[in-house]
Amino acid sequence: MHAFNLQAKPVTLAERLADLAVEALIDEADLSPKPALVDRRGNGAHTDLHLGLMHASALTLWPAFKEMAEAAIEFGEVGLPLREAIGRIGREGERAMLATTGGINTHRGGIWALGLLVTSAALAPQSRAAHAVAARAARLALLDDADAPRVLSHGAQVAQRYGARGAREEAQAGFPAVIQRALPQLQRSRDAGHGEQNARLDALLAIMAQLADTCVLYRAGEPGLHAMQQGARAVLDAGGSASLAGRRRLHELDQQLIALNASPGGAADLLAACLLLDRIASGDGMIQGAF
Ligand SMILES: CC(C)(COP(=O)(O)OP(=O)(O)OC[C@H]1O[C@@H](n2cnc3c(N)ncnc32)[C@H](O[C@H]2O[C@H](COP(=O)(O)OP(=O)(O)OP(=O)(O)O)[C@@H](O)[C@H]2O)[C@@H]1O)[C@@H](O)C(=O)NCCC(=O)NCCS
Ligand SMILES: Nc1ncnc2[nH]cnc12
Repeated sequence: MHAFNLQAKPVTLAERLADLAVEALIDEADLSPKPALVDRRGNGAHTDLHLGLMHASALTLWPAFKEMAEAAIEFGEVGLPLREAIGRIGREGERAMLATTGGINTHRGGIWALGLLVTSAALAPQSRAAHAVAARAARLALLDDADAPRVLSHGAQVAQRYGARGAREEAQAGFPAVIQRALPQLQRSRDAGHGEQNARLDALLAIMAQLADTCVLYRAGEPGLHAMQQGARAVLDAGGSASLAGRRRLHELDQQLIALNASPGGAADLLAACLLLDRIASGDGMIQGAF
């Protein structure tokens, strides 16, 4: 007779996907040196954010990601009931995030992008190629959540002013910044032997080179967006983060974006989405048999 059952409780698919989502957010936050963003060096263009807050925010979101994956398993298909369920869970996640951060928006875009991807991955765990997971997530994002409050968010204000397509449209299009730019760049830089941190920085730069980041537009207008896109392209053209010339350009970009108060928070969220899709596709650390 044993007094205690020492066998660990098996981790469920939903729990493991939530782990991967939180890990992706933390890996994004830790990655350094990121231009004008919070990282291990400092607060970038932010006065109200720091690395500890980004970590705390990411950890706070674990239950929301798990519940989204569980809802996917329960409903079993892309449809309005699942869309409305994850919308409700996403808004609860936002409230939890704001309670943790004292009202600072750390991960609104992250909840949206990674929430859709976690839900999509849980819907069809055997279909884990990045483009397949992103395409299912896009079908979910295209469904209108009638319960979503119509607020004049920063993204909505920027859409009115500049006609920019933001986080919603990026998801509805199947995350082209991730599928067509970040993941291929991540792979190219890995294949070139540039090291994992440099490969991740290059993936972020590939996103920044083309994204209409509504955070940058809101804070710094079109000159800020132009500086972000041109500067990121210049780093990649100079040889990327692993090269000396690329590092110089990266430093210049950091200084320039901080001076413009242009923080590419949307690009940072999409880097986290890229890291999550990369992990899901590789099956790295997934549950035996489920993935
Ligand atoms: C559909 C929603 C995404 C809402 O979208 P909308 O554009 O209306 O709302 P925003 O509040 O502006 O949030 C969008 C966030 O998405 C990130 N982002 C920006 N551009 C892009 C892009 N082109 N592609 C993808 N993602 C993008 C970005 O998030 C990061 O920036 C945040 C900081 O931004 P901001 O609030 O502007 O903060 P500051 O400038 O720092 O403010 P001040 O200090 O100056 O005051 C940071 O959080 C990063 O995450 C945008 O902020 C969706 O959110 C939604 O509908 N949610 C409801 C719940 C739901 O249905 N969830 C679904 C479950 S999965
Ligand atoms: N590292 C970061 N710095 C600032 N804003 C962000 N939003 C998401 N990640 C971020």
